[in-house]
Amino acid sequence: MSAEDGNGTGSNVTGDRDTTRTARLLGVPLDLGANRRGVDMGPSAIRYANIAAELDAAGVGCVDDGDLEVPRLETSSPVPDVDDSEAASNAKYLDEIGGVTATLADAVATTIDNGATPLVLGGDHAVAMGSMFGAGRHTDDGIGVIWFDAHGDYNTPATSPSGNVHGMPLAAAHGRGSFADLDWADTDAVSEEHTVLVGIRSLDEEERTALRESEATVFTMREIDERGITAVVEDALEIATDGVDGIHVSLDLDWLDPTVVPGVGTPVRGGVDYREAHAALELVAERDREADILRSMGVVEVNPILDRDNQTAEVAAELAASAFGKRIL
Ligand SMILES: NC(=[NH2+])NCCC[C@H](N)C(=O)O
Ligand SMILES: [Mn+2]
Ligand SMILES: [Mn+2]
Repeated sequence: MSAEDGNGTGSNVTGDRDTTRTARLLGVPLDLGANRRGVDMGPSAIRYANIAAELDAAGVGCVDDGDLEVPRLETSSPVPDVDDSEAASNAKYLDEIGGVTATLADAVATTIDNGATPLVLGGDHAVAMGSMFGAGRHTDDGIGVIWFDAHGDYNTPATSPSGNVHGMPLAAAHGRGSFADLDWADTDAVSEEHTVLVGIRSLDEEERTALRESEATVFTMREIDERGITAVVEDALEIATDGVDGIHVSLDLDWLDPTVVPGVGTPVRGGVDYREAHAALELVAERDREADILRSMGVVEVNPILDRDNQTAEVAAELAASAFGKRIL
């Protein structure tokens, strides 16, 4: 039976929730996927930016489940002990990240079973694998996903120019390349055709080809330039939610323009501005109020070392609150 039993309703057509939403914060201080220190401090920085108060203002209950324990970069080995596949060894720390993914997926699935909505605080974007696998676990055909990011994160171990796993989580969820053979990668959790990427402006060569050939919908910055953020996000919500049990919303802070969020490890010029980002996440909340679509959310890639005065963490906390229903009026 579906995980949403405890969540008031079980599908996106059931209408108004009969229960008040409770957000459960779970920090995942993972930086192995970025292969760079700093994002491990993301959960602390987002809490320091008062995410609990922001959620309170959104009218949702907030329980903080603390941080998941993750292996440290200094004491981890980038290549696997047993080199079972040449391609897999190009993905740095993949074994360790697989372990974190499996633990996180269990935690997320349990939280949803208990009737709450996981809000996962990264950590690098590799944490999205655990969130998606957990959120999609008890669904028949997988969940939809909206991926707000400058990047496609659609590399596989074989195609990644960097070997950094935070550039691969969406490809993992779609079971591409060697991810299909990894026992911790739940390739049924996410529905490929209900996956929508929004705000994309940086793709590697083979990643671009793979995305073009996939069933996912990609709205690049070009579409946002032309049609505006609200039209694009309304389309994204339509595609992601149509016929599935709910969606995971993944917010990589580098989705925004680097002038708004200096504290990210892989900034790309030309992102959405502060108001556009809020408009997008307010639309998510609006749809959620109508049709109970939000199964889980992740806020990732906040790097306090690179930030100024915790601005990026503050934006992360505010945007999460918008997604959970905080309104101006
Ligand atoms: N979640 C992120 N910040 N991903 C950045 C990925 C950058 C680049 N495409 C790579 O594969 O290395
Ligand atoms: Mn990114
Ligand atoms: Mn990303």
